[in-house]
Amino acid sequence: MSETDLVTFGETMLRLSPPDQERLEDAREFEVRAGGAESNVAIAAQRLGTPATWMSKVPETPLGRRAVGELRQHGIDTEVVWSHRGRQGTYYLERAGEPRGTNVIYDRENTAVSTAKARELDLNTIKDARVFFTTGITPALSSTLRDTTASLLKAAREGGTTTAFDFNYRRKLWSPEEAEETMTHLFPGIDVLVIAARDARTVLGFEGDPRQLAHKLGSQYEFETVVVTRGSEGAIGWHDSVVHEQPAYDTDTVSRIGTGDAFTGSFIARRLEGDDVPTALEYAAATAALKRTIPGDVARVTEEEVEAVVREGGEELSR
Ligand SMILES: O=C(O)C(=O)C[C@H](O)[C@H](O)CO
Repeated sequence: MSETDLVTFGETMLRLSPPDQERLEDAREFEVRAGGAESNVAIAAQRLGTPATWMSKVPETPLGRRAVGELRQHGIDTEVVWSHRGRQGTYYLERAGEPRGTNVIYDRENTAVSTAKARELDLNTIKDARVFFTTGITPALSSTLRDTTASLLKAAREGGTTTAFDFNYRRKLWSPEEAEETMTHLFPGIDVLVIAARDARTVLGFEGDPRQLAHKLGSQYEFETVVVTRGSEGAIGWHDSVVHEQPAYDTDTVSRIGTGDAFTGSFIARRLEGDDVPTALEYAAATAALKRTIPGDVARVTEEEVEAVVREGGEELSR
C-alpha cells in the first residue's frame, strides 16, 4: 500500500535574492529560499491534500541539508540519496521591473543531482505511487540525468503509475534543438504533458492557436492529457480528444516564479481526487493566481483559499 500518491524527481536549488529590486553587483544581503520545479509541484499538491514525496540526490553538506530541511518544513516527504561528492545548486534572482526585467543566474554545474542514476534511487517508491512527475529541466542538467529521466518514466509505467511531465524549457540550460530531440524521445513514456504554448512553438515548431496546439500534441504523440499553458491568458486542456478552455483569474502579482508549478501541482492533486479535467483546470488556475500573490517559489496556499477563488473569482474579502 503506497503512503504517497505523488512522487516527483528533480533538482532543488537554494535561491538567493537581493532585497527589493537591488542589483546583484552591490547587494549586501541575500534572502535564501529553496526552489525547484519538481519540489514546488510536490508542495503545491501536498497543500491541496495529496501526500507527496520529492526524490533527489543532494550533497551531504550544510547547503544540501538547508535545501532539504526547507522542503521538509513544507510538509512533503523527501527521499534523498546523500552524496559526498558534487555541489548543491544555487540560483540568483535579481528582481526588476521593465525595461530591466527579472533575471535568473544559475550556478548549478557539477552538482550531486547531475550524477544521479536510476539504480541509486528506490524505484519501488515510484512504482507504488499513483503519479510520477518530473520536468524538462531534469534531462537538461546532464547526460546522466537524461538516461535517469527515461529510466524513471519506464519504471513508473512498469508499476502502472501515471506519468506526468512539465516540458519547462529553460533556454539557459540547453538549446531548442537539444531539448526537442531529448524530450520527443521521452514523450512515448508520458501520460500527462504540461507545456507552455511558447515552448510548443519555439522548441517543437508547432503552429496554430493554443487549442490547435493542444489537439495536435495530443493526437500526434498519444498523450492521455495535454495542458497548454498561456500565462496570464489561462490554459487549454485536451483530454479524450475534447478541448477545454480555462481563463486565468485576476491577480495582483508579487512573484511570478513558481506559478506554473503551483498550477501543475494543483491540477495533479485535483485529478487524483477524481475531478474531471475542466474542474481540475479551474483549481489549477486558482492556485496559480494565489501563488502570484506570494513571494518565493512555493505556493503556500490552503485548500480553503483555493476553493474561495474558484467560488468567488478571488473577489471575496475574508473577515
Ligand atoms: O529554473 C529552474 O531550474 C528551477 O527549478 C527554478 C525554479 O524553482 C523554477 O524555475 C520555478 O518554476
